[in-house]
Amino acid sequence: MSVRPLVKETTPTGTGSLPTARKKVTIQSLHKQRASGIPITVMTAYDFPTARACDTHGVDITLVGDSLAQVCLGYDSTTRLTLPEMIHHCRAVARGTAAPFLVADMPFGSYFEGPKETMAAAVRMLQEGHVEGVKIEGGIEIVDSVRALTRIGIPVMAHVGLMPQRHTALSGYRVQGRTAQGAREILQAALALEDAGAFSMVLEAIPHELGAYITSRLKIPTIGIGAGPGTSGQVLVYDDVMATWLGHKAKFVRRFADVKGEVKKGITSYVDAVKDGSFPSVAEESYHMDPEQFNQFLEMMDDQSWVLRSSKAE
Ligand SMILES: Nc1nc(=O)c2c([nH]1)NC[C@@H]1CN(c3ccc(C(=O)N[C@@H](CCC(=O)O)C(=O)O)cc3)CN21
Ligand SMILES: CC(C)C(=O)C(=O)O
Ligand SMILES: [Mg+2]
Repeated sequence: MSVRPLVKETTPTGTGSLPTARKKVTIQSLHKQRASGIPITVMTAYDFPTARACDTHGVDITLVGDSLAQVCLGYDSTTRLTLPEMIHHCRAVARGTAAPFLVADMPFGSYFEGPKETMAAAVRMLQEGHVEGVKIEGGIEIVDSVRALTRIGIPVMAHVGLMPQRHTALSGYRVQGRTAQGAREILQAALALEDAGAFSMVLEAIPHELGAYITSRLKIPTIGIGAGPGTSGQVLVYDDVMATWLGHKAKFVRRFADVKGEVKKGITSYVDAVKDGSFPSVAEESYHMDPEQFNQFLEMMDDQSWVLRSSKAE
């Protein structure tokens, strides 16, 4: 009897040799998923092992978020992250991604000079970063750039509501769309971005009523982060999910695991074991030399003190 081998999917991310038991997630499958009411799961990844974990454990869209600036590189804001830095991380994530759809944030400053600059930066993210689509924060003001990208076949995930790249102008990370006027502006931006060809849209930090309403008005899947349960899917930052990010915990964050606790256990146990001499053990964790060879070696060395000490210890 022959065992069915793992499916080897050929992906547009250039990672076609990774084994995966899952079907490749596509824009079409995401739209079908929205239509059938199965929530879309999105998680950030900044490196190869995390990309593998997302792929293995059922994430639909892996996002190389510019949150990597803060949670992975130690910058104080996503606005510090450059395009080359983002591309470097995209390449690592792409090497570990087979089934999930792979999207990355366009870094602050890489898409402000209009459609031409935006296209050049997005092309680099696809060609050098090996991602499948780009995510861009912005409303009506970036519609022309989004249209330019989607017209040449670059999938765009829009991002409205709280736009972290604008935290200084917004005087902090504030919930958006709480007033009737604010809600209307976000809805209008969402409709315009869908019209410009966005395949999906992140709704960040808006009242859950508005999250559900915008979702009902759009045909494309919405992905919420702090937008309530009425969106087509959810996204969270990996380090928030795992409790490895110990900065401010936003209201929308739920910690699903305690990796920080595991890391503490691992590092302190290792340090203690080295200090008290219990690691490494000779029997299990060391290599052995044939005693005859070792004696010959000591003779070669003609080092009487070592021979004596060595034979005494036996
Ligand atoms: N670890 C982490 N998680 C994220 O979700 C995340 C990042 N980093 N870095 C980039 C942006 C920044 N984001 C943030 C950061 C803070 C809040 C926050 O604290 N919001 C307030 C809202 C206060 C209000 O207006 O009422 C909160 O308390 O939830 C929200 C989004 C989302 N992104
Ligand atoms: C949280 C998601 C939406 C994001 O933009 C990021 O991680 O940068
Ligand atoms: Mg981001």
